[in-house]
Amino acid sequence: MPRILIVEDEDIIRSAVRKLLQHAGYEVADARSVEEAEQNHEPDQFDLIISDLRLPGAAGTELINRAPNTPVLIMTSYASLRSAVDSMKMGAVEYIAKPFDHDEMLAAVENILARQGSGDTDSGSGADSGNRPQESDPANIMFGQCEAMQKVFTLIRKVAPTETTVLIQGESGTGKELAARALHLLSPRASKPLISVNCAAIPESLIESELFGHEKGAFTGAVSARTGLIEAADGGSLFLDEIGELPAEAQARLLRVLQESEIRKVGSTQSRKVNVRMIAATHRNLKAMTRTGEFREDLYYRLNVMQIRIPPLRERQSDILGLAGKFLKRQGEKMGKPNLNLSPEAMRVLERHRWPGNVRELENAIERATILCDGDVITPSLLDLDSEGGDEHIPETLVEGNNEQTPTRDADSANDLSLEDYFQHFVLENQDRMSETELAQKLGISRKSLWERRQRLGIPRKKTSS
Ligand SMILES: Nc1ncnc2c1ncn2[C@@H]1O[C@H](COP(=O)(O)OP(=O)(O)OP(=O)(O)O)[C@@H](O)[C@H]1O
Repeated sequence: MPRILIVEDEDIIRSAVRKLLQHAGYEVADARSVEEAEQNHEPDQFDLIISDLRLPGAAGTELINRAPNTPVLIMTSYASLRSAVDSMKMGAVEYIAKPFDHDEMLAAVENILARQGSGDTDSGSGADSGNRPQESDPANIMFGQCEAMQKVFTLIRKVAPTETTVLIQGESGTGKELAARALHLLSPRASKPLISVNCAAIPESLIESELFGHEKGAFTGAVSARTGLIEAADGGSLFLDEIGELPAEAQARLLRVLQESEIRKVGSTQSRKVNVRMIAATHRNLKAMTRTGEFREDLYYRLNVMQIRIPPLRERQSDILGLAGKFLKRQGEKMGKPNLNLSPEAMRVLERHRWPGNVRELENAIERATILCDGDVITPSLLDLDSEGGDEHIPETLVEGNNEQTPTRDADSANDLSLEDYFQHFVLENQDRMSETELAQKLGISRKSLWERRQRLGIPRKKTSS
């Protein structure tokens, strides 16, 4: 059984990650700081160390030096993506942005351990090791039995082993990020980093320096030189989500990277060669955007060497119940309800719904129903899908103004909170005195993510402050 050491000073997060990993069958030890980890454990004897970046005392990245034979996964917030890049440079095998979902954490852990098991403990920097990818087929990464998805899988199988730039198109929630992951994991770059950047989530003023890095003094506040995310992906793949949101200057710089395989930091006169496979995604019509001048035509053609279109869920009618079954199994196991089933009426409702939010909406509906279900059968009322397939519905106990009905938690029970609980707890506690921007900043996520999580957890933003 793999042994994992968690180093995290925040009690709630440490306890939630410990429980999550124990539940998944790992042997887990934990510590509040690097110093405590060294006093109470032998970090080098673990199969994996998961550490927060900012800790009292030494930084989490210090563990990379102190346990040179153990891979280190660094937890960080979106707000400190730059530090994540630096961590990768220092030898962390991967980083995970807080707050993360349970599935994201488990997937990251499984990936790293699988890589290690195959004898590849490469840190992600340096030359291509030419190792075998750990995943052999897109069907192991994403579900899809209908003809349209089989075609997508065939395309992924063909294009993944090449160096070709890929543009993934599809509505929000169709699985574009999952497809990008499949392209990376099935490529010879699988053992190198896959850096995912949501271009819509980074403020416009920061995006160039985030992507390309900057020299010391390049702009006010640039007190030291920084490496950008593209350079951090050297040897691996870069997934640029929401590429349509990239501002004009950044588009010009990106074009240069694609044309010359060279990167020039903001404020620098010198270029450096980079070896990065680009995967971009958008839900917008980029071709139409080139006509209005919003997106550079030359960049569009560079990105659109190979296009993969992920169909909306309404065009994958025969996959709906299969996907629902997968999510039900996963959620049921997570919540200790392994015998859940869909009633025949619930199946009909799922098949008839239009799914404007695509697979993400289906996943959320199943998660919500799993939480609310008292017996073993999920009925249409638990799915609570509105008949027009429109907005997401909020469970009654959590609707606006009913917050007093949500369970209140005392300090003792705080340790039992899951990460989702922690998020919900934080939002409910602070939403009356903080703006959405402040809440998002404190949580280290974008406003878009905050909005999405509010919808998912049934704690919509209050429209009035009365
Ligand atoms: N074919 C699939 N099989 C299993 N899970 C899926 C599939 N497609 C999507 N999902 C799940 O649905 C959710 C949304 O997928 P993903 O984030 O990849 O979509 P997206 O198109 O990138 O969305 P957005 O454009 O909003 O970023 C994720 O939790 C993902 O794991």
